[in-house]
Amino acid sequence: MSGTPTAVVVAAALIEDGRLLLAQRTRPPELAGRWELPGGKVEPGESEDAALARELREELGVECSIGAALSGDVDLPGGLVLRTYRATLVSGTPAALEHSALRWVDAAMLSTMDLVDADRLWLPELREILLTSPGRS
Ligand SMILES: Nc1nc2c([nH]c(=O)n2[C@H]2C[C@H](O)[C@@H](COP(=O)(O)OP(=O)(O)OP(=O)(O)O)O2)c(=O)[nH]1
Repeated sequence: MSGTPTAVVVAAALIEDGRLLLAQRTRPPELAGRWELPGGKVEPGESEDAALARELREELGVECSIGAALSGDVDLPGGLVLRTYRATLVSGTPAALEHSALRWVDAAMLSTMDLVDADRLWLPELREILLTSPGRS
């Protein structure tokens, strides 16, 4: 007997010059206006790395290198599971192609942002990464 396979949503902790890129959602209504890590659903037959690189290309217009996963997964409604990977820019400048806005935040600013609930699991780890990343000179 096979159940419905769990679908994975991959999201990026994209860090550049000691700051993290957050994106403001436009949909669904209950999430519109709130900030998330860019990403999306893994398609059948696609690896998580490839899915995340594709989503970042589609949503931000950039090429990225995908690194290690952050600790832990978050169960989302509808049998989805959310997983976050570190990412770095290879080429391009992020643009809000599918979001209403983008914002680069440092550790202090991250704490003030209205993040979607699911992503709050990673706040301590993201703050730690930002505080130990090489900053802007
Ligand atoms: N991309 C992304 N989705 C998130 C985050 N946190 C969170 O709860 N979600 C939820 C919102 C959605 O219910 C689900 C999938 O997000 P999505 O709408 O970006 O995925 P997608 O582009 O592949 O979706 P779609 O075109 O099929 O609607 O994950 C996050 O940080 N990033």
